[in-house]
Amino acid sequence: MRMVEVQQVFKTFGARSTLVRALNNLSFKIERGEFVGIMGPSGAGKTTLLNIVSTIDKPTTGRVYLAGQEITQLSEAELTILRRDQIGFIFQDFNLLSALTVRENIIFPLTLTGIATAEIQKRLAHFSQQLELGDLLERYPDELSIGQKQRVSAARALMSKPKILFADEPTGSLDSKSATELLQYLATINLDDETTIMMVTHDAFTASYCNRILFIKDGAFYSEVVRSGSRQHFFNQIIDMQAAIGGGVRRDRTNRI
Ligand SMILES: Nc1ncnc2c1ncn2[C@@H]1O[C@H](COP(=O)(O)OP(=O)(O)OP(=O)(O)O)[C@@H](O)[C@H]1O
Repeated sequence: MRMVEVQQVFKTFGARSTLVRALNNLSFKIERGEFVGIMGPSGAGKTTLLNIVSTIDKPTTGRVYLAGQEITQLSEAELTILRRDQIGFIFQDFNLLSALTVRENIIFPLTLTGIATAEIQKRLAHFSQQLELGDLLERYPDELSIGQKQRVSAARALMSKPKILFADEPTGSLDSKSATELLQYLATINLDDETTIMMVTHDAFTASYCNRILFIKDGAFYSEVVRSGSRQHFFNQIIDMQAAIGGGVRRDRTNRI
């Protein structure tokens, strides 16, 4: 089943002298169960693309299908249902509510959906175990490390059992141990639950956990790399493509994984 289809999408910001063409005739597809990275130089349009596919923003022209629905044609009410039932987000700044405990932060979005309390508790137990949050449930966000906050953010995103998970630089503020742990959780969820993941990253190490990387440049498709062998080999291919694409790609922490 096709989870994402982007057809000839253009996105412009501003007008006349301030006009920026952030996406310039971009087309691609993502099948169910893929773990896809979006990479490219600074300003290439990665976040703009993620915002459009995840229904946060709209394209100027072009079509975007998500789980079979053409999202550019949906009303605000229909989009709300789509977001609630099909989509999970992991934000770089976590978006945790400081007045709520970890437990409350994780279950809060589901309490608005009418899902039975027993089912919510079952999911909470599952994801807090999978993301190792069991001892942290009664703490407040201010009492957590950055890596712990990111895991809470991931658990909250997964509670609705989204068909697709969107992540923008999810490891951006994590140390390498926390980043590795989060990526291993994402890879597990991708495999076990067949959750499709679309993740924007600058980092080749982070990207090496994906199955496929779409490279974009100047808002247009540039190239893709598909994992076929070891993660080290995939990582090397990603580094090579970053070198080829040029133009403001951040340096990676290391050239080994
Ligand atoms: N709201 C906006 N108004 C005007 N221009 C914008 C807006 N959002 C993005 N842009 C411009 O669109 C282009 C693409 O931006 P975008 O944030 O998508 O790039 P990116 O690939 O995510 O960059 P980075 O890797 O630096 O985060 C850039 O030239 C940016 O300045």
